[in-house]
Amino acid sequence: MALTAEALPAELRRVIVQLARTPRLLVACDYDGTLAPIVADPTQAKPLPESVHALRSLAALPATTTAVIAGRAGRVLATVAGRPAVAPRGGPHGSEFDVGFVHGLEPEATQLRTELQIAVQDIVRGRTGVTLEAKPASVAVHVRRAEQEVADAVLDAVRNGPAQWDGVQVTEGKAVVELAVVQTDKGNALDALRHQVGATAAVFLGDDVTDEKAFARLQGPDLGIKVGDGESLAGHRINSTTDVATVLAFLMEERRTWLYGEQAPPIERLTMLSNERNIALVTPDARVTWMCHPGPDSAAVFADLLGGTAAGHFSIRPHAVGNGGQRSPLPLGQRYVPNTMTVETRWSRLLVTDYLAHGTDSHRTDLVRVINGSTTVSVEFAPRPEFGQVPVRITPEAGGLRVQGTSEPMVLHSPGVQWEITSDGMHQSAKAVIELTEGDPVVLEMRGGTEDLTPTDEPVRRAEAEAYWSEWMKTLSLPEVERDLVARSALTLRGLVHSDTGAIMAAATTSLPEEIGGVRNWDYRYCWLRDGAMTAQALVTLGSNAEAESFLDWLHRVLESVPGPERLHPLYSLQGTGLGPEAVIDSLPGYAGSRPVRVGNLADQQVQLDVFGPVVELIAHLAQATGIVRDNDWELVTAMADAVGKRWFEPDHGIWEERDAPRHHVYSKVMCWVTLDRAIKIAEAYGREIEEGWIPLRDQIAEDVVKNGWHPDVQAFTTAYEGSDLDAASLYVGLSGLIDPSDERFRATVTAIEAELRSGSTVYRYRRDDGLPGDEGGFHLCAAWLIEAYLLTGRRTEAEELFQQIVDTAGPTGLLSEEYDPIAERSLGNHPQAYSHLGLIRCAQLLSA
Ligand SMILES: O=P(O)(O)OC[C@H]1O[C@H](O[C@H]2O[C@H](CO)[C@@H](O)[C@H](O)[C@H]2O)[C@H](O)[C@@H](O)[C@@H]1O
Repeated sequence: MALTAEALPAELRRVIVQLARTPRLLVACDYDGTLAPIVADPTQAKPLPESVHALRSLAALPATTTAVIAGRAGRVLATVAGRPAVAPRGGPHGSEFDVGFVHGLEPEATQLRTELQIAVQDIVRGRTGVTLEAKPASVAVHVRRAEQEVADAVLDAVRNGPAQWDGVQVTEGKAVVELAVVQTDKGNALDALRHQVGATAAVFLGDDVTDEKAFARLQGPDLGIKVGDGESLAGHRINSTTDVATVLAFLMEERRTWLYGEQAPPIERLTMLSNERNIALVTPDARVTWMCHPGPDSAAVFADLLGGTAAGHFSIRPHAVGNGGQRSPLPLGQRYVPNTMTVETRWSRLLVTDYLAHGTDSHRTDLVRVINGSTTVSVEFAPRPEFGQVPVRITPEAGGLRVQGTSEPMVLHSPGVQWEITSDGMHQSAKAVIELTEGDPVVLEMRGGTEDLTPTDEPVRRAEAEAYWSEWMKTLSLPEVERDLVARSALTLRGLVHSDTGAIMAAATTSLPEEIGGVRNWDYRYCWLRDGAMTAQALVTLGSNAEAESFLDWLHRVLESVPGPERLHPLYSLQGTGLGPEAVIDSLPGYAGSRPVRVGNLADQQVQLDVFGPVVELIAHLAQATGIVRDNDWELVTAMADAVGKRWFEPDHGIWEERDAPRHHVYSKVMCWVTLDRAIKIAEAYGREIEEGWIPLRDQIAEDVVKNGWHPDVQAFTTAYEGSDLDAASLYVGLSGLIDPSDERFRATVTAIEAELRSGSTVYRYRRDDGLPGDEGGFHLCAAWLIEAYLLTGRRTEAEELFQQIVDTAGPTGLLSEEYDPIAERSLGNHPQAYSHLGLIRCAQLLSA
């Protein structure tokens, strides 16, 4: 049987598409007349195989529960619905869904059921065509095959006899009457199921009068579908069991697509726009797939990256005639305009230029899209503020569109464009088909945080935006090795700077997965003390100090909000405040089905005692670059040293923020040593006072690391004092200078880490069980550390080879995500990530020296 969704009413199709996107879906159906065509002998009713297949496929999807709620024995129905663990049994109109229910019948109910069966047997005895169906908590009398006269007589006898008994619940259906010994109906069953699985929406399909009790319980986003004629509370109607199969198959396809992602673009191919106040990501075919507002750590307006087009996007593409505009040619290529953050995507006869404007008021983001060419283009503007959780209305006005739905004003300046407004039931989108004329570009400006639809001079805005970046680039000293890629890395790091506050984001995204389909999906849109300091340091080494100064000023302000420096959290919001609780946005299915999508980061509550080291190391580099130590910065140095004195001996969660019990991490202790060592060196070089106790404490920590971190059996410095597992971060024993890189123990550690943690082009952080399910890729930053370790131990050829392998993993526009899977050969994790770019810069500098 060929099932085509086009056969269904358009409105029903629309509602099914909407329902398929609910976080936790319950799909429940009646059996006879819904899954199975009605036949004379109820024992011979067979469900349509297409419906069974669709139900089972639905049951196999995550966050999806199927159930058959019908007046049949549970064991029959369980085989239809799929996964027995979650598929409820049928039974007397749903009452058997609870495993163990029958055993749980009160003795009186069991007695009553036995008496019912005897009484009904007496009524039906000798009546041709009448069958009795005994079930665990009920007895049903079917008269479908009886002569009308016989049927009427039997039903009358039942109605006037046992149906009148105390404690008996009567449910009448088409040519069936059922007497149950428990108070239940399909509505109760549906409610109980919904509660049991925490469904955020349910669909129920049924044909009989008994199904009305289930339809009556539907509400909100739920969907009720009546099969066939007759009055009904259901909102939608279809004709036959064949239509049921079509509905189920369509729902299954829609849900699978939503759950697993619609052709998620490879992570490394995503390109970042930035104006140092906000960020957007563009796919290789010019779809704005990620953008938050008002800031980059706010809720998303476009979350297509984590939820498909329904989660919000802004697309421009060649118009494909006669194909519903669904398939348009792939672009010829995408690139950054050199030394800027302007992105160009090119097709034959079409060029789309994207950038975020500079010089706007704070809280305002202007995304500018310039369309040039001599072809016809399709544009779709589908903003979904607050991660799509508020309904959106779009109103055309002179000069553009107004987006309504949130307290944040938003407009699309689009003079001359004729828009068609469509709706998916909750949100509106604007679509346009535009005929382009060569030399007459169409400019679209999405402006967040303003109602201003007045025209601007686009070429001037673009020149300003590009000059902002290119002027800055002129101030840098770039290494010879991989000069262009380093330039792009520098721009990327600078693009992650939030210039209003001085904070630096660890990465532009949340929840790009460390494993496709996995749960290791974290929010990196915040400022980590460690990542921020390392990023600022990389920029100082390239000749740009302003980011470091602003970052340190930001940290100063943060410090004022804590009782003492030793109580600093590992990360803060860009504004320098504490993070709210980590939460899940369960309306988003995640990148390629990788759930959950998280916002916030529980790591902010961890103890990470390494964070003081990178801050003082940054101040040391800044001092070297500027020739002075600002008083404020010296205060930070003494605060960090003070913090180390108070806590260095404690176990912590370490650099990798493992959600596990604290340990005495070697890397954290090394960074405590770095804090004091660099503090002492800064004081010596710039005439500051070395506080009493710093030098002995530095030496004490070094001794402690060498004594407890070195594991003779493993012949390596291990992850932590406890255990013998390895960690790439322990390379810092030599990279930091705590022990001399020529020390045999460092060489041995490099060899051990290479053997255990390197896999082809990448280096894993560790291989131990960290208490979380699933896997992850290798870390670019760890590969960068191994390259540095190779160089320090005289292994230049290996260093060059591994460096080339990292370079090869960069996307076509030169961006790196956090991780790389060397088996699947794909990038993983948040993107672009500062760690990876700063690692690449460091290696290029070392290899150029
Ligand atoms: O083992 P995982 O699945 O990676 O989870 C552990 C933590 O990972 C995340 O931390 C990483 O990102 C930080 C920002 O770049 C970085 O400072 C840290 O070194 C990385 O390990 C995440 O932020 C945490 O919530 C997870 O607990």
